[in-house]
Amino acid sequence: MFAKENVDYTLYLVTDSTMLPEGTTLESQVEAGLKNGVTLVQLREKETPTKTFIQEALKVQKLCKHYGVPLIINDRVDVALAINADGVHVGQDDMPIPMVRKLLGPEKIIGWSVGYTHEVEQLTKWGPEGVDYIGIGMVFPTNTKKNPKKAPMGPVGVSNILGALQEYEAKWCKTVAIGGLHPDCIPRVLYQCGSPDGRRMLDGISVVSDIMAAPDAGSATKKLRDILAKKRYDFIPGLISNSTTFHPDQMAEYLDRTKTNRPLIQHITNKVHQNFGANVTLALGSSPIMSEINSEFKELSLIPHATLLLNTGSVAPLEVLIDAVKAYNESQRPIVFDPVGYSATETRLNLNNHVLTAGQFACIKGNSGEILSLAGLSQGKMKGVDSGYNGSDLSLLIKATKIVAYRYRTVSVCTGKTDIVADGTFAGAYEPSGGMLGDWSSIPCFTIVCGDIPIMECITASGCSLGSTIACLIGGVSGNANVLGAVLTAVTLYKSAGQKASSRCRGSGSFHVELIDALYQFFTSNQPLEWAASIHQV
Ligand SMILES: Nc1ncnc2c1ncn2[C@@H]1O[C@H](COP(=O)(O)OP(=O)(O)OP(=O)(O)O)[C@@H](O)[C@H]1O
Ligand SMILES: Cc1ncsc1CCO
Ligand SMILES: [Mg+2]
Repeated sequence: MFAKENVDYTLYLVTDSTMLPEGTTLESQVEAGLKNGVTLVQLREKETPTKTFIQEALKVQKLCKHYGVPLIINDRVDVALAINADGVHVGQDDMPIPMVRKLLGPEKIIGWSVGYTHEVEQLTKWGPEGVDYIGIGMVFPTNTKKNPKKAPMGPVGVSNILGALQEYEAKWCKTVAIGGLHPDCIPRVLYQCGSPDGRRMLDGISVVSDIMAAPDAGSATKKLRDILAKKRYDFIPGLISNSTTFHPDQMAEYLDRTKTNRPLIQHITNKVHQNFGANVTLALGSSPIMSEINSEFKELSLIPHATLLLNTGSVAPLEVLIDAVKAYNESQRPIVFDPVGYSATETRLNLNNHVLTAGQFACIKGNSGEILSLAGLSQGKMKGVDSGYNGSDLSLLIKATKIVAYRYRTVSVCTGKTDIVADGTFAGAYEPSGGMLGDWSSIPCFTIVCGDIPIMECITASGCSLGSTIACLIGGVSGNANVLGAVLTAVTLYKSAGQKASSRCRGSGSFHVELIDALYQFFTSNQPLEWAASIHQV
């Protein structure tokens, strides 16, 4: 009998014998997994008749015993009892947990599939005598479940569940994530999934096809173990650092780097912004390219200093956006995401959430309406792409900016009269099971101020072009510079240029031209200490 408290949830293999490659068997795949670091096995054979299921279970049980790993049976409490397995995993539509416990007794492991926070509330009512661990999912779309009842929840959905476990103080309950987890996304899932109080991350991950369908299940398992051993997701190597302060005299170096490195800025952006964004990019010594052709994304992302500005203002097809995110993540190059009109309509909300689920972003920038909705702090919908929020409650906006930075482990920017920048990356570091190095409220945060410049709201795509500016500065980063410094430099430059342009223009038409002039002049002369906008740590 396996002692419950000693179960290691790190790498949980769930079987499916419908996907075995030729020349392998259920047992040979499971054994290859066990030999190379699988820590828990679940026999999940939906199509197998009872008699065969029991025969297989006995064989797999023998293997599990040999390697000292517990065996869990999916759904079939009778089979688990018949072979004296270590536990049972049940779904929401299977036998109720109290009955399962009554049949199995207190020593056995009981797992439950959970997708919603109210299920966590239910679980805490049963207490430690009920569920021992939950499978949180599904995280991403998967072929393993033919007719999924739930939409993929993404890392934010998983984090909400982990948050509920903390809130209800379900300390005993362990967690694994399941659904569409593969080596390309597991590091990001481990990094992004955590409770808002920073104290709890996943105890493990669950895989099916990566081992069951692998021609070489042993090396596939080893690869997974290597990923799971890391405590850092270095998504843009060298560019995220744990510096928590910033000195304005560093800004000149950031401008110099962009000048020297002349980054390529791929724009996927709205039609209103395209020409403006390209000209701002050129004014800042960088090379713009507008592209929505999937087949060239990978090639573009591999050009040194390539950076992607992804703006959902008028929208390219979802597959195009997702392909771009995947290409830049794979090439470990930064993405600046501007979710224009995030919650203005159901369509935009779904589309932007889908993009957010698809990858890791170096920076997420929005106006106050967008950032408040992203943080879940807004009352009602945004009217259109304008913020619709007068920005009077600065502390609420700071809170929202920090929550967005923390939730997406990114550097977030909230624009308005006062701009706010927060860094929730923790330099890519996390502590499996344990948590992040702090909660959302403790992350570094700055405001950038330059008085009221109302005319900045009188031209279209001024926020979008701040996105281009941020991309130019992040794209230039090399050496010991980092994303936070680049973003602070970009926001301060842009605000200062806005102030200069507003003092020179005759109306919103010439303001537009003067803004590009001022960006060009400030970039070329490179004397940030003379700029009007100032940075304050809050
Ligand atoms: N009242 C203001 N005073 C000073 N700066 C402002 C003011 N309003 C906006 N800005 C600046 O204008 C830029 C755009 O901010 P805004 O919040 O209007 O973005 P946005 O609504 O996303 O823009 P758009 O959708 O038109 O691209 C930012 O750089 C911001 O700092
Ligand atoms: C006006 C407008 N509509 C969609 S995107 C955009 C540019 C400002 O965000
Ligand atoms: Mg605006």
